[in-house]
Formats: sequence, C-alpha cells, structure tokens
Amino acid sequence: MSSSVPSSVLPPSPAPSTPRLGGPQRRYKLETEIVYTESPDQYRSSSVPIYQTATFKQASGSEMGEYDYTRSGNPTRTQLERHLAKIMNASRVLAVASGMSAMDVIARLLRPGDEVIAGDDLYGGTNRLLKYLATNGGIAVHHVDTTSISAVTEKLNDKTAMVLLESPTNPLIKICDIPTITKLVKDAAPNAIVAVDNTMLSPIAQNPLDFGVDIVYESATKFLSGHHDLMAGVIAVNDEQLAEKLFFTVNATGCGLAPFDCWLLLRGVKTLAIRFEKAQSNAQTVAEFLEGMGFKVRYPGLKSHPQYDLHWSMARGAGAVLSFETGSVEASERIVESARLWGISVSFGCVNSLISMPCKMSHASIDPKVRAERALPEDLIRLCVGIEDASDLVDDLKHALFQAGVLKADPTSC
Ligand SMILES: Cc1ncc(COP(=O)(O)O)c(C=O)c1O
Ligand SMILES: N[C@@H](CCSC[C@H](N)C(=O)O)C(=O)O
Repeated sequence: MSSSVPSSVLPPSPAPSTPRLGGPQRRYKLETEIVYTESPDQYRSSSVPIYQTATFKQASGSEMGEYDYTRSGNPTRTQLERHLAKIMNASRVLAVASGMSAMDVIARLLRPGDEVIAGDDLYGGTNRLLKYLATNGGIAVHHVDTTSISAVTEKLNDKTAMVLLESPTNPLIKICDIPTITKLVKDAAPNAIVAVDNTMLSPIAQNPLDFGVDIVYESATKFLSGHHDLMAGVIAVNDEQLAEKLFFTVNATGCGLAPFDCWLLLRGVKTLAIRFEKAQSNAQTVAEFLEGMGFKVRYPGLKSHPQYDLHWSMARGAGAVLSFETGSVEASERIVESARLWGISVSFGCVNSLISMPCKMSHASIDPKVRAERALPEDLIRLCVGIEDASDLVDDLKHALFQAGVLKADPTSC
C-alpha cells in the first residue's frame, strides 16, 4: 500500500447536498435525496453549472484557491461527488473516466506479491485487467465461485490484499453473501480490502458499504447515468485515509471525470429511482414469461433463483439484467438477430432494452478455454431490460423466438 498524501492536496471535502443543510437534521428517503441537489452557485442556478475549464486563476503565486487545475479538482465534479456520496452512504466518492478506470484506481493499491480473490463469473473487462496484473504485476489472482463461502475462505491467507466481489455477477447473475464474506475476510486478513462492483444494482437497490466493505465501485455508464450517452465510473469509501490514497491515483494519473460528463451524470442520476423501478418491473415480467416458456432463466426476482433468499437479505430490488440459455448457440444467435425492439448491444442500465450473447460480446475477451472451465454457457443470452412498455418487450421476444424456430406457434395468431 502506498503512503498517504497530505489531505491539503484534496479538493474540498464532500458534504451531503441534502435539504437538511441549514434545516432540520432529517434524512429523507433515497428517492427524495436523489433528486435534491444544492449548488453553491452565486446565481442559485437550479442546474449545477458546467465549469468547462482546465485551470483556475490564483490571487498570487503563493495563494491557491479551492481549485487550480481540473485534473486535481473541478467544482462540477465536486458537486457530483458530494451528491453521489450522499446516496451511496459514503463519506467520499471519486468520479472517474469509466468503470474500468475506477477498477484501475483501486487495483493500484496492490503491490507485487499480493494476492487477490475474485469471482469465477465476472465482467470480461474486470477479468482482463486482473489477468494483466497477474501476468505483468506479480499479483496472484484466484478466481473462485463466490457463492461458496468455503471456496473464498480456502484462498484467504496473509498475502490476501483484496477480495473483489460482484453480486449479482455479470452475466450469470450469481449472488454472493457480501456481509458474511466481508466479516470472514476482516477476521482472517485484517489488512485486505473488500471491494464490491455494484454496477448491476446501483445504490437504489443495494449499498454494500452498509455491510462493512471497504470500497464500492460502479460503472456509472450503466444505471447511474441511464442513457448510454457517457462513460463514467465512481468509487465510494468511508475511510478517509483510503480516500486519500485513491484520490492520489486519480490526480496522479489524470482519470478524473471531465466537467461535461460530470454534469451529464448528475442530471442522469436524478431519474435513477424511477428508471430503475420501471426497468425492474419490466425485467420481472420478461423473466416470468421466459421461465413460463421453459427456459432456464437467471434472475433474482424469480423464486427459482438458487440464492433468492440471500439476495433479498441484502438488496431492495432484483435489478433489470437477466440471462437465459436456449441449449444451442445457433438458436441463441437466431433469437438475438430476430429481435426488433431489443437492440443488439453490449452494456446495460440504459432506458432502452438490449439483447446480447456475452461469450461473443461483453465477455469475448475471456479466453474460450477459460470460459469453458468456468462453465460460462456459450449459448447464454443476456437481456438488459429498459423502460419501454412491458407487453411490447414480451411481444418482440415472442416474435424473435418464433422467427428463430424456438417457439412453434406464430405469436401473431395468439
Ligand atoms: C459489472 C461491470 N463492472 C464494470 C464495468 C466497466 O465499466 P465501463 O464500461 O464503464 O468501463 C462493466 C462494463 O463495462 C461491468 O459490466
Ligand atoms: N469491447 C468492450 C466490451 C464492453 S462490454 C460492456 C458491459 N460491461 C457489458 O457487460 O455489456 C470491451 O472489450 O471491454
């Protein structure tokens, strides 16, 4: 671990942008807090201004104002980070260029000889960065089935520096017991960092910091922004020393989120609650439809999910991403290509619905042999459900299944 930097180089520390400032000490419901922002703008602008500037003038060579250079800090980014800290129950949030950039900042806490425990089902880009670190950084990475507590604890030792969890995982929607794993890690390897990628649920449905994990990060490209019009990542922590180390890397490497993207993300996040609720309700309808058709559907909103109870002990929602198998790669390809409303695209958490085959798209960077060893089905179809009308989404799937020859009766004749 690197030595910490003096806090004097940090931009203004976050304070909650909440109506309780100057008013009663009241914490409102998340749906309320998420839309409420306060800006210190001199004109009391309702929308936080975009400080589209690289530099800030100083009163003299020796006096520095709150900001000097946007890589080190920018008022629009500070507003975004304060707002996210409030909704993620964090003392500090850092906004960076992408979800992978967030992961990179976190990974720079590692040193050669360190060991990392990560899932055997995880986003392809995360797998790629971990493989890079294992190949070039002298770091041992153990990929285990994180649904099994014993599989995780078997790999814990005094070299364990990080345990990296996704729950639900992308794309197999596996659930891991974040509170129990965190406690076991803290007991067995007290210096190890537990980091959770919360991209699949967003803070509206799950807040792993509440379970005592050290770091939560998300690809804000997904639910937090919601419109697939920007790339961003966020890192949330409650330990100020850890925040300083992470901020040091953000400043040193220059991956802080640009002002315009901060503004877009701040705008997008205000509709998170309502977007998530609708997308999730659509996902439930779609998951039930597919299960009713006899497919093996992976979605924590279904009672058939093997970790259904565990999921609901941690989360407030099932999310809007589900996956299912068809039994044949060719049939899956035909279904994906016959969809008209569902866009064939990577990513998720957007207002419009997407269909993809992870092994050919989001997880293609994982070696096919490794995918097979980890039992990632090649025929898996992932659905990332948006906020359209649920019956239109189901109708389009029926049409695609019929076109693909998987559904025998013509749905238009039903
Ligand atoms: C679970 C998960 N984490 C992290 C990332 C990386 O985010 P980004 O694409 O914003 O770099 C992605 C997708 O890209 C993801 O699906
Ligand atoms: N070509 C990209 C693929 C990005 S996948 C984005 C997203 N996380 C998802 O799961 O769909 C790459 O190689 O990273």
